Amino acid sequence: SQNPVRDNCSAVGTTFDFIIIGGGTAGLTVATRLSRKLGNDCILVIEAGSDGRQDQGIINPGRRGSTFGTKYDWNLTTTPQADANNRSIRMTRGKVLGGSSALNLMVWDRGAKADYDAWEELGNPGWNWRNIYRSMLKVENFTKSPEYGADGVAQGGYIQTLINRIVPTHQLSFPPAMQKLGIANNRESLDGNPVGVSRQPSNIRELDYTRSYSTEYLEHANSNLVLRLNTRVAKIKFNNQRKATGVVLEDGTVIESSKEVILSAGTFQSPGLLEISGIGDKAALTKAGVAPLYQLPGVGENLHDHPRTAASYILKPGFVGVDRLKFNTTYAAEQIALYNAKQPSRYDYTGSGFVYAPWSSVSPDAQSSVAALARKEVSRASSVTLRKTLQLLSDSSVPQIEVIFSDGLTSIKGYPLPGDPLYGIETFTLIAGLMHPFSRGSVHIASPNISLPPIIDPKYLSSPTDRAAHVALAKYIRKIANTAPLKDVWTAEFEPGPAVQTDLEWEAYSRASVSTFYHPVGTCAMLPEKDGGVVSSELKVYGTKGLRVVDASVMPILVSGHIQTAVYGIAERAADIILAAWT
Ligand SMILES: Cc1cc2nc3c(=O)[nH]c(=O)nc-3n(C[C@H](O)[C@H](O)[C@H](O)COP(=O)(O)OP(=O)(O)OC[C@H]3O[C@@H](n4cnc5c(N)ncnc54)[C@H](O)[C@@H]3O)c2cc1C
Repeated sequence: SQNPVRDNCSAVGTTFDFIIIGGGTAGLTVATRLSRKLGNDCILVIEAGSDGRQDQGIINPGRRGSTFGTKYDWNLTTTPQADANNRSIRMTRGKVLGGSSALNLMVWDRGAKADYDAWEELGNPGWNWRNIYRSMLKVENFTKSPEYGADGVAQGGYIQTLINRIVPTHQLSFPPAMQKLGIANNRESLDGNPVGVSRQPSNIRELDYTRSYSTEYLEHANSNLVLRLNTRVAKIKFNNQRKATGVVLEDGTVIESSKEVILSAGTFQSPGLLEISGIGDKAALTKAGVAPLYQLPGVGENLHDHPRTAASYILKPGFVGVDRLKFNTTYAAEQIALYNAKQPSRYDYTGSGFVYAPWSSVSPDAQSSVAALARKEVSRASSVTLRKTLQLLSDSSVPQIEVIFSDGLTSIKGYPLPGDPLYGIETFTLIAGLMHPFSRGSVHIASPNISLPPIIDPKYLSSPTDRAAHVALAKYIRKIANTAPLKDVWTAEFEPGPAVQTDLEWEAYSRASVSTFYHPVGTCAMLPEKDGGVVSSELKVYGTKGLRVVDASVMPILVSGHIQTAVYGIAERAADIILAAWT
């Protein structure tokens, strides 16, 4: 920072210039940028979780996933999903410094140019690919690799990214199989043109192969940024002009802000904090026992996520994969020793083989049937975001599906238990998702009490288009597995298994197995207020002053990729907008 920096900001103080609710992916990014430029201001980040920076479950890439269901997870679930056999689906979310960036699976990509241009076309001036891409590039420091070209990556940011040094032998047969299916290699898939088969970066530090995540920003913040961990905000305080004047903590403590409150509690919890504070749909607020302050019916609506399917295969003898870490303790100990000695190890591994494709590359039949259903579903009366989703469907530069080659078993059935004849199998999984789903759900509070979990209803597969698309996608991943040379590395399909053949059986499999790609967005959508928007293109909450939302919830429509780079990019751009207002 060029400015003099205050060193008397105290974490236990009761007045700050800026209060950021949620020390997660977006919260730490925006807080750090404010801290660096506004040296005279005191910036407080309030985070409900603890600091997990020393925890191997968080920092060791091979242990990603081991934190799900622990104290670092909010342990949320959906309501019973009517189109998924009434299953309640687990919604893992980070409750820890760094938020979901501390728990995520470290896939680092972006989506297509048109996905971002769509945000601007929906009524958000400046929120286009060119600008958001520039913000996303600020975030990262990519280690150059012969596996990746020059476009789409950058050096100089705080988050370290690289192409993983561990590639399982069986993964080598994936790109040539995709080429046989007409999908070309793409060596620069992060430049806004993701269609193709590619290896993509993970957010890992080259030096010690640990997770590089949003806490990296804090290392570059000034002493005027202070953290309150293990502290939950229960409500936002407004004066009688509806200006946010601070927050109330769970224990009743009031903390004042003289400039702004920035809400970065994530897609499931930012809308709830607005609702508890009186901003939302009047009927929903009254039902939950909250006195309404401002009628904003979009709060908590427009929830959408990439719905996931998967198929897994038992490898021929001789292939060694990450499953071995589960059943062979000697091997696991060797690999941990290598990891600790900073040598290449199976614990380095993160999924790194990716396919992005439009329906036209999957099959002409799938393309025409999905398009016909979508046209029927999206009538003139439908929401602006669904009409935009329909437009993106006819743009062949925009992927509609993603397939990840993932070593090891990711399955609904789970890994066979000791004693099962299949205990000890080595596997790979093709994990796939729909990039532009039509199903829309919601998240709302159940009561004014912040300690009660929100009612999360993503309505997975409620759209007939999504149901048909999910079946087409599941069939396609079996086709990939049965294409040489990939078909030569496995002996049997573990899941769904050969009993699933007809479209009806595939649909039953979809309903029984659909789950989250962990990319929920849209619940505080950046859209014009008349279109169901919650925040303006300056991320200000309609009907209020001094209050913005900066996190994944503001995305009006999903991008066709994993979303963390977009979340960091939103936060970088938000910081520019906020700084322009205060400097
Ligand atoms: C399991 C999982 C795997 C994923 N894998 C990938 C991937 O591989 N690649 C990718 O690109 N994306 C991935 N994602 C998505 C991506 O990580 C998230 O979209 C992104 O991190 C969300 O950022 P955010 O700032 O919106 O919210 P978060 O990072 O979740 O931050 C919200 C923060 O607010 C805190 N908070 C909430 N309520 C309160 C309150 N009342 N008071 C105080 N603090 C509060 C939370 O504890 C949390 O720290 C994954 C996500 C998950 C959960």
